[in-house]
Amino acid sequence: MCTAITYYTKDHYFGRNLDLEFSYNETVTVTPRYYPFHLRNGKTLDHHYAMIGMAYIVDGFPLYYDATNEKGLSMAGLNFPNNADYKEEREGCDNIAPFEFIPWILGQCANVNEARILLERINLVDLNFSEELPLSPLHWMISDKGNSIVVESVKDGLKIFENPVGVMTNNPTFDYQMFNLNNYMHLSKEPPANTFAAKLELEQYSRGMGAIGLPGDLSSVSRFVKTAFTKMNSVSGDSELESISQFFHILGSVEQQRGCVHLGGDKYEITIYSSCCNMDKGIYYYTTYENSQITAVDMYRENLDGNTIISYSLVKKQQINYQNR
Ligand SMILES: C[C@H](CCC(=O)NCCS(=O)(=O)O)[C@H]1CC[C@H]2[C@@H]3[C@H](O)C[C@@H]4C[C@H](O)CC[C@]4(C)[C@H]3C[C@H](O)[C@]12C
Repeated sequence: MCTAITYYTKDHYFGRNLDLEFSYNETVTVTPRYYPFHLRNGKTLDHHYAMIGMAYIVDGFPLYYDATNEKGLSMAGLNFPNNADYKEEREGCDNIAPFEFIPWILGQCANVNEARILLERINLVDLNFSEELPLSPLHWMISDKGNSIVVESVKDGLKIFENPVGVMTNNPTFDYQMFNLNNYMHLSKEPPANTFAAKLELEQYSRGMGAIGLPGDLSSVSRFVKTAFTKMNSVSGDSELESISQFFHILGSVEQQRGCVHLGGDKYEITIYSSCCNMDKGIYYYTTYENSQITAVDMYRENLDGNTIISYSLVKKQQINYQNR
């Protein structure tokens, strides 16, 4: 399971929880403007926007999970099993493999409108990166500093949905997730009034009763509702520290603790990492399951006019700030 969100204060933020039972040795990866992305369709993107994000680098190619480019356009891939359907190559289209989709869009587009133009010509093809890696069944959220869309390649074609809540999780399809919010329109951050029955005296005995019925389990439908409620009602100051702190609190509302989602044997799904990228400043903040201290990589501290990938191993060990030694 995974959850992606946007959050806007003075600056704009994009990030996600990556929930899985294992890790591929992903690193915070900066791809500078002149790194040549050799695509499977024979083309090369040799001059493109620089980007920063989380990627697994294989044979020198950054396999991005989520990233933000120097214009702030951001994108994340989330699991979409049994629904994602990739196609055969088609003439007259941009045939792009799923693992190339993030660089293809972020390399060339400055905002969601420009991404929509590229999406008109795209055909997501049924192509593995290698025999050793699975063909991931994904869907994607693409966000800029004002708008978000969701892209789903399914049996009957490529679907693009407006995403007015700026939240995405996993199955089922995005239109269902949005419709399902109708079931929760009675929830409130305010204390409830008694509308149960006029002749019955009922009492507000606890804070938070306005949101009784907000799902708390870890299924993707429940995480969508929980995150949408938390994010849409979120209040924070607009400084960098207040904004990123609030961002991690929103993601924390749906994080996965080891033990609660059993996958058989001794396997449990956990939140491997949570990320928050400042879309204006190109700073990628993250925490990992073991290390709750926020670590950051600043894209603008690197030479963005280079042609080699820069990568930072995740700081995974817990950092404790002792106050008396
Ligand atoms: C599984 C990850 C998404 C996490 C998620 O949504 N889990 C939910 C599970 S469930 O639905 O609720 O069951 C996805 C996100 C990005 C994916 C990775 C990226 O797409 C990059 C490469 C792409 C290669 O084709 C496969 C390995 C891979 C390294 C992918 C492995 C895996 O599919 C990742 C890590």
